[in-house]
Amino acid sequence: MDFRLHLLETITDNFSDEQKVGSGGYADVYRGVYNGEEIALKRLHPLQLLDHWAFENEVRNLLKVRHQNVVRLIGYCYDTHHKFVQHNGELVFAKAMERVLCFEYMQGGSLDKYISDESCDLDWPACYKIINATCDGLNHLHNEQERPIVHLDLNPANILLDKDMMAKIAGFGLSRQVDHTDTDDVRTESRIATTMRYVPPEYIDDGRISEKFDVFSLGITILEIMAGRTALSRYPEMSQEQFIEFVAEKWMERLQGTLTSQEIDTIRVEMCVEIALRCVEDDPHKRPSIKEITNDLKELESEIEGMPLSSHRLKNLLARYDRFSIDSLIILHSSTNYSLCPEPSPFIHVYIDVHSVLRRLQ
Ligand SMILES: Nc1ncnc2c1ncn2[C@@H]1O[C@H](COP(=O)(O)OP(=O)(O)OP(=O)(O)O)[C@@H](O)[C@H]1O
Repeated sequence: MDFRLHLLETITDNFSDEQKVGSGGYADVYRGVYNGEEIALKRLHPLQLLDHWAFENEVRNLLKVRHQNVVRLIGYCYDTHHKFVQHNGELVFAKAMERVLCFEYMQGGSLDKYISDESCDLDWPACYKIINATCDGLNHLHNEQERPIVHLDLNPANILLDKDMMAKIAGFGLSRQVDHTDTDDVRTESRIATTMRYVPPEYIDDGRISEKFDVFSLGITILEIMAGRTALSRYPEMSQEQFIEFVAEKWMERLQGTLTSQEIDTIRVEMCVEIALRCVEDDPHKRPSIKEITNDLKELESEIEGMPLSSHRLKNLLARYDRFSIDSLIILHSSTNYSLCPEPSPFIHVYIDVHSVLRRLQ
């Protein structure tokens, strides 16, 4: 939808400071109400020609996308007019440009404000929901378009939360469509200015871009949700297993006394850290695709929700979690058919020694 500038000025009190809710590298963001719905108006800083490319990108790519985990673009305004402005103490007649993007309003703000150096302030169910939603949104960009859209600026500041803490990917100024898979990267001539921590080594070394760029950024983002902004700096001191255990123990402490099932949440915590560590592999070919990640997350939930497991999957699960008291989680149906029960029924409380189960499976 093409908005008139006058309408946007009216609903934001002339882009007043009272209506301003945030600022970024190339825009200020205001709150307004349109047709009874709260909207966010992202007003680009004027007269920056470089940003015009970002504006067009954001509109072009977001117009193609409709998904519950990608922020919804409601419309835009592109208005040019001439007016007198002060320049070096003189009044000159200049061309003024107004570019505004209008989005659904995200009451929870951006994810970065909940993340500190050591941890994320949100509770585990919220964190897990955000990780799943971000993965689903990214999967939509990479795999459910005519040509994949690579975001190239995925980080907690570009993950917005609505009033129900549902995460949506935003900040499409650097995004672009690519024609190929990760084996056939495109090299970009113009180096993109994005937050360095989230940028993969192949881009820093020779400017290569592919879907695996986003997967790397996703990995850093998940690690920060799981263990705080400085998470990755601790990783080189430990082996992968030690790091997973370190993060899981921290969450176990936080989960003590909560109503959630600690064993199951620990399985989820470990799975998320494991996925994140695979995403931040230096070699892009060793990183999983976002499709593999969403499949792994869904498979884990199916297992937890008690769907029949293949003996191979159960073996993997048991091998990973034998240090927990999973006895109350497992109901043995037959030698090849198992299910996991999130909340064990008092009537079917079967104690199983994990190692004896493993022996029977071999
Ligand atoms: N749809 C929205 N609803 C509510 N708040 C928003 C919305 N979009 C952005 N904001 C707020 O405005 C801030 C700045 O927005 P945004 O990051 O999109 O600007 P930007 O100029 O693109 O930033 P950068 O390019 O530096 O990432 C966000 O951190 C967030 O707090």
